[in-house]
This record gives sequence, C-alpha cells and structure tokens, in this order.
Amino acid sequence: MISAWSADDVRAAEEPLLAAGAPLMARASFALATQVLADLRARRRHVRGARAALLVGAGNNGGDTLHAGAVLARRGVAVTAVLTAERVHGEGLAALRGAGGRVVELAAAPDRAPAVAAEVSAADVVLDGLLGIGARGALRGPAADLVTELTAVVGMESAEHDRSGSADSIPTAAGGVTAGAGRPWVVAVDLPSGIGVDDGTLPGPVLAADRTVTFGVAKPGLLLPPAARVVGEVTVVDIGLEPVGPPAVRRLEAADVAVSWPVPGPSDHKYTRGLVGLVAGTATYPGAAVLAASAAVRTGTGMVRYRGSEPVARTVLAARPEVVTATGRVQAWVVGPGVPTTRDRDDPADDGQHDRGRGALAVARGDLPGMPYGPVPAVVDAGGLPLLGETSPPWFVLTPHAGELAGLLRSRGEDVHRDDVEAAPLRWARRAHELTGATVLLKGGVTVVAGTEGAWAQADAPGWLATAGAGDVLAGILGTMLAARATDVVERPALAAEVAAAAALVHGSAAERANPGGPVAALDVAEAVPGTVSTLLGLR
Ligand SMILES: NC(=O)C1=CN([C@@H]2O[C@H](COP(=O)(O)OP(=O)(O)OC[C@H]3O[C@@H](n4cnc5c(N)ncnc54)[C@H](OP(=O)(O)O)[C@@H]3O)[C@@H](O)[C@H]2O)[C@H](O)CC1
Ligand SMILES: [K+]
Repeated sequence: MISAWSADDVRAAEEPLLAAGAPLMARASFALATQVLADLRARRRHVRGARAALLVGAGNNGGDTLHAGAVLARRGVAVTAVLTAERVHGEGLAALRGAGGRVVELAAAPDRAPAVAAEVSAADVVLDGLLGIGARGALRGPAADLVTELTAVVGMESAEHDRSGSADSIPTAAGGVTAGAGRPWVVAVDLPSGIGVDDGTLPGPVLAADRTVTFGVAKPGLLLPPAARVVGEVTVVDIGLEPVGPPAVRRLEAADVAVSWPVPGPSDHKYTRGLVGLVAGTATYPGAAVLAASAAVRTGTGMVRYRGSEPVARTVLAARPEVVTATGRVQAWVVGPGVPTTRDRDDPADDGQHDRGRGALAVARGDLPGMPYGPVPAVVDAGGLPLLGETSPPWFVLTPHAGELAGLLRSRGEDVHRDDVEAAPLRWARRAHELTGATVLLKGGVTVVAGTEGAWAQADAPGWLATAGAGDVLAGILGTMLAARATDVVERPALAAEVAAAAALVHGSAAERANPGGPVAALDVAEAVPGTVSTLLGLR
C-alpha cells in the first residue's frame, strides 16, 4: 500500500527532526543524486560528461536540488543551475559552485527564458527543483515562463510515462516529440513543481516528469488525478520521517488485495459466500445486465439474483445460466447499470427498473419495517443514482463517472460541470460524500474513492478500459466483493471505500490481463477476472 500525507503533516513530522539537527536535506539530496546517477547510467554508457540542468526555486526544494547537483558535479557531470527566483538556498548554491557547477541567473534576466529553455532542453537530465511542498497556487514568475517555454519548445508537458517504468524507457511526450528524440530525462524533486500538493490539481504550467523522487513519504498530489499523469515513476526515499495521524490518500497494491480476499473454506456454501441482487438492464440496454451479471458471477459470488423484465432475464440466463431470477435474501445489491437515469412517465423504457431499484435500496438501507434481515451494502450506478434518497448510509457505494457526478452534485445545489469534476476529482468526490453520506467511487483514468476515512486513488486501469460496458463490469465486481464482506462493511463503513478501491484494482488488472497493452471488450474484462483473482491469491 502506498500512503500519502498532506504537506502540513509532512512539515509537522519534519519539525522535531530538524530541531534535533537531523541532516534531512543532506539525506534527501544524496538520495536524489544517487537515483539520478542510476538513471543516467541506465540511459548512457558513461556518467562523466553527461549534462544536467537544475531548475532551482527560492526555497528548500531548490536547496535539495543544488546539493544534489554538487554531488553530480563531483562525479564528472556538467551541471548548470538555472536560478528562477531572487532568493536562493545559499548553502546549496555554495555547494554547487564549490563542486564546479555553473549558474545562470534567469531571475535577473527573465527575457532570456527562451534561450535558457533551449539550453535546458539539450541536457541529458533535468532536475525540477522549482517548488516542493511550499507551493502556493500555480507556478508563477520566471519559473512559470521557463516551464512554459520548455513544454512549448520541446513538448515536455504531460509526458505519458511508459508504464513499464524501466529506466531505459523514454516516455513519448504528449507534445509529439518521439521517444529518444533528444528529450531530456526529467526528474521531479519531491514532486513536479506546480501541482496541487494535497489535491492533485494542475492549476498552471507543470513540467511532466519521467521520475519523481519524493522525500520521506508520498504526497497526495502524486497519487491523485490529474497530476498523477505527470509524475512518472514515483520513488519514495527514506529520510527518517514518520508522520503521525492517518494518511490523506492511500493506494492499494496487489498484495494488499490478495491478503484480504475472502477465500471459501470447507464449511462455506453459497449463502455464506454472499449473494448479489442485481437490478440492471432494460429492454433498451439488456447488455448491461449481462455484463454486470457476468462480472459478479466471475468474481466468485455465491449466487446472483437478477431482477428485471422477462425478456432481459432470458437474455441474462442465456449468457450466464448460473444466475437465478427467484427473489430472496441477498448480501449486497447492485442497482442501476443500463437503467435510464430519467423516468419519462409516457415511456416505460425503464421496464419497471426504477421501482425495483427503489425497493432494493430501501432493503439495503435497512429501514423497511418488519424486515427479517439487517441492512446490506449497495452499489449504486448510472440509473440508480437518481433513486437515492436525501441521505444514504456509507455502505452505499456510488460509482459515477465525472458527468454523472456533476449531475448528482447539481441536483444537490452545487454549480459544477463535468470539466470541474475532472479538474479536481478529489474535491468533488469528497463533496458528494458529504452531501449524500454514501461512499463515492469516481471513475476515471485514475479512480478516486472518497469515504468516511480519507480517500483512495487507484491507477491500475489501462486507457483501453475506457470502453462501453466497463462500468457495468466494475459494478458487478464490486457487488460481489461487498457481498462477501457485507457484515463487516455495514459495521465498519470505512471498509466500503477500501473494498471499492480493491474492486477498481481488480477491474484494471483484469483489463490488462484480457489483452496486455491492447484493446479490450468489456465482456473480455469480466472473463479475465477469475484468472486475475488467482494471480492475486498467488501473492499471499
Ligand atoms: N525542511 C527541510 O529541511 C527539508 C525540506 N525538504 C525540501 O524542501 C521542500 C519544501 O521547502 P520550502 O522551502 O518549504 O518550500 P518550497 O521550496 O516548495 O517553495 C519555496 C518558495 O517558493 C515560492 N513559491 C511558493 N509558491 C510558488 C508558486 N506558485 N510559484 C512560484 N514560487 C512559489 C515561495 O517563495 P516566496 O518568496 O514567493 O514566498 C516559497 O517560499 C520540500 O518539498 C523538499 O523538497 C527536504 O526534502 C527535507 C528537508
Ligand atoms: K519540485
């Protein structure tokens, strides 16, 4: 699991160490230099003679960078530091000069930004030490001008990092510069300068990194979209920091999901494994019901009870004979895939699914009088979202995409649109959790989950997963995973967010498994889930 703490929590953890004289900057800068040397070795035969450009800001982030540059210079690297602010870390600058480094004072001549950018873009490696956790808002001043020049001239902006992450992989910059075309390797110091440290926003120009060397612990902006796409490979270096308090954002890894997967034993039967109730699909969109049912069955549920019109039920059973249409107890409901979001009185297009969905959610809330069983978790997707009451329990997991979340928020008085949600996913997922009470899984390139205790950010899905029906498959996977741990989820609502994050990991991993590096169909993703789970369990 990767845990990220806010800038304030990092500072609070640094203070006692600094007060005790711990050489944090020396540790940070030496670790940074060591990583840069390793990257240089991986990309060229000799370190000696390599060219490094340091982009230096006013504060300690710049100090780290200057001290690391001194180490590189002593190893024969030709180091040039570009000072972008009036202020500069004095000791770091002295160390660099003492090691033979060269200094360009851009702050004194900001009109030289184009010429300086051209020189920087000719380097083998660029260290982005403009801003660290002291950033306030979008990058500004000469630093912003320099980054704008670099991203315009060399197309270094938002480079899509090669997922293999191998040091010799050269990312293909979004700006069209092809891999290896003289584009420097960019190493962000602590974090790419100018990202939202705690919320992952991109308020202004940011130089996309191929690697981020972050000190002590990860910061939320390194895990959260949209900034997560410009951090490259994240390397956390230990400098002795131990933040107190819970992390602000976490990311599950395969081993975490493996260790908590409910593996049935000899005393288990379908009713102990968890049954899923599925209100999905209509005569207009029967496929969504097949996809959600297939995913739920293939993730390993005890049984799926399908609720829907007769023709759709026949379609589902033809595809998945394991599904039953008899009513009865379930341990989790999935409501909404393939169900229209609006109910036009004159158009029975919802096949009665809105009424079935409302009934299922009332049972899941546990507030129906005389119910023999208690509340159960629910996945509320697509056409299920408008069926929610004013408030929902945290064991309801909403699974909107950005447009659906914007609609949900607008229906509760927020003036927000899809673009706003995509620009600040964490903020709006958290706001939806506050307004509804439910756990919110916001689908996207990086899936963000906001629950009762902190947030999760999962980056397991290949871009190929953005295809019709993928959301229906996720709903089915999540329904089964919630049903298997229904009692725990209701008793410990923070678990709903963790299970949702785990479902996103399984969903993304199954897509990768279905066709590594290439296009996938949603049903193929559902078919790949059993093998994905077996591979995960192999990690135990
Ligand atoms: N504390 C330690 O010894 C260690 C810190 N680490 C490294 O230090 C940074 C945090 O350093 P800090 O000095 O607190 O802040 P920054 O370097 O991130 O920023 C410094 C100055 O940048 C200016 N600023 C702020 N926002 C912007 C912006 N949007 N655009 C341009 N400039 C901006 C501001 O200066 P002003 O004069 O304008 O007020 C900031 O003061 C941390 O990230 C680590 O890299 C070590 O890792 C561990 C030891
Ligand atoms: K930085």
